[in-house]
Amino acid sequence: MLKQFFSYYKPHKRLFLIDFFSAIFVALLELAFPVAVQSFIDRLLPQENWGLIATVSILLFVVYLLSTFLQYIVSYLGHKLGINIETDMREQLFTHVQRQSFTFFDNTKTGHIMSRITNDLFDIGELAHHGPEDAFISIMTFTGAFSIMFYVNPTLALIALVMVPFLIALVTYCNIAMNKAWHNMYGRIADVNGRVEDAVSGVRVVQSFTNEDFEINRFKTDNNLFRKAKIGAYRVMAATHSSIYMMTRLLTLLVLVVGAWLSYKNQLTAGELVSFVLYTNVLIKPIDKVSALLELYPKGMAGFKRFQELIAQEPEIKDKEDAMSVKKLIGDITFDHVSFSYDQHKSVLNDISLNIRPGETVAFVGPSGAGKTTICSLIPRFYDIDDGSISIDHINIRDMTKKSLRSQIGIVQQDVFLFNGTVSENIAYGRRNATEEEIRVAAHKAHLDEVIQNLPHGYNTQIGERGLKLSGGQKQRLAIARTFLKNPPILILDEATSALDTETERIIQKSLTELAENRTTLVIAHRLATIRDADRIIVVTNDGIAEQGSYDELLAKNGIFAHLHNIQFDPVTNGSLMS
Ligand SMILES: Nc1ncnc2c1ncn2[C@@H]1O[C@H](COP(=O)(O)OP(=O)(O)OP(=O)(O)O)[C@@H](O)[C@H]1O
Repeated sequence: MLKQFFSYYKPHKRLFLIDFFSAIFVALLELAFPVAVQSFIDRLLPQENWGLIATVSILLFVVYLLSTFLQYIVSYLGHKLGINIETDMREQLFTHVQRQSFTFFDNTKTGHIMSRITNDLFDIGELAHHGPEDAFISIMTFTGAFSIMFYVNPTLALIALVMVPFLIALVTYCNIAMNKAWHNMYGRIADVNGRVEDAVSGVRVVQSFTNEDFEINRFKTDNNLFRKAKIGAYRVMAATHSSIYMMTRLLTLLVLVVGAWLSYKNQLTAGELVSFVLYTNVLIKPIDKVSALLELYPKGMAGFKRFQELIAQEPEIKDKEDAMSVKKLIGDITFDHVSFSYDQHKSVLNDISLNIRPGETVAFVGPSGAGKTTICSLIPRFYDIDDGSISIDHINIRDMTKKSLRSQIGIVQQDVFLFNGTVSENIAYGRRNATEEEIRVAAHKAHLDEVIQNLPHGYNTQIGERGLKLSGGQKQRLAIARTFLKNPPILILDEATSALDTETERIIQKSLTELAENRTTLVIAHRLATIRDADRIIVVTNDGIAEQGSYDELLAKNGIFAHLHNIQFDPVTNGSLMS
């Protein structure tokens, strides 16, 4: 895993090397400083050569300036490296997620994907920046400082060394406690986030049930739990910092007392004593850094592992190596003994065979959950079938590239998804290189042009998050305009279940009829009145295709369709839907 982790440094090798060597240089200067002080006190001061003392002081100042500059480089370039790697990974992950099949999204929570793309990658970026650099520099300064101390006075060095395991034990213990406390806090903030997301996106439901107080109370509870968790984490943090501070001061004091004794015994010069005290401070830094790394490493690596697991998840539906890019299909669709289940356990379609001729309009009706939507989802290959084959114009859809297949199919769903942006941008989603004129023509065909003209900024009106500023009927027409622009030979219409006012419904129905002209059209129908003119109606039940024929033929048959018809047009149950 480490090898894969380091492969992300490759594109930023130069940045890494400049940062890394600058950090080494800073560490070397830090190691040299106590030695310089020692020489200053022991050799320079007794000479009382003030000219030389001034020159050395200026030299030290220059060295300080250099060190400050290098520290800036390390901090800036180090963070730049971290965010560059984080950005690369985020882009890779987003691209990967965009290419996943529907099954992936059926089984993965949006919140989890969001958390992978944001939080996890933030931790990984931090580790990428601090990991190798801090580990290397810490080992280098620690061993460097000890070697010099040992060289100067082995006894005092050994006494200082005795304290180090206690310091490491303390730091490690504190880190475990901190990790636990932060983990708890992260869990609580995730709850708060989830609560906000639910309450904000569901605000219409909340307010229509006048459940604002209920939501506020639930939020208060979660917010309070978060407050407690964070206070707990801060308590652990304060205890950690103060106990580490106490231990390090204890180390300094010990060195000072023993050093003073050795100095009294003439085994240590004044300069050496001062440099020893300074070195104890140099020693503390790597211990601090390593302890921070001990916290960062498991977090970053856990994030990287989750990142890799996601990246390793191959899209279920992939193009064959020799898949062909189909150009203009005419829309002759054949299902040949097709069987399908979403999860291998429960079969949804069993041995379905059917042919839809080019230009034909076929409506699917039947009870809820029978598989009407499923049949239509298989044509653009949103899911792969378990058995049989589906072909268009006698070419198996598995032999086509997904991109070329889907470019031939237009889908108008009942739940229209619009993006935050202008009306024009949303229509152009159907064909992103469309000209303004083409967008206007498409809107006109969808009977939407007049509505748009009356919006405050016409085609440049922002429609708000998910098109909230448009009515249900307007959204439907925008989706139709998009599909006009795409101009596909095959059309799938998932008819809206929600009743629109008669006038709007008439306009939408008219647009849809015009859209369906000269295209093979599949309609997932919920209301029989809208499919009166369909060329063929297919009745789907849990046992498969039960009946098919024209509206009148099916009525005359007096079977399931006639039964559904009677329910819908019965004056008592009038208006009730089949699904
Ligand atoms: N993404 C999915 N994952 C698992 N099961 C699913 C999924 N989508 C649908 N199903 C199941 O497959 C069956 C057929 O569903 P489908 O949506 O095709 O029915 P439908 O006839 O279109 O129903 P409706 O008229 O209510 O929209 C149902 O039992 C449903 O629960």
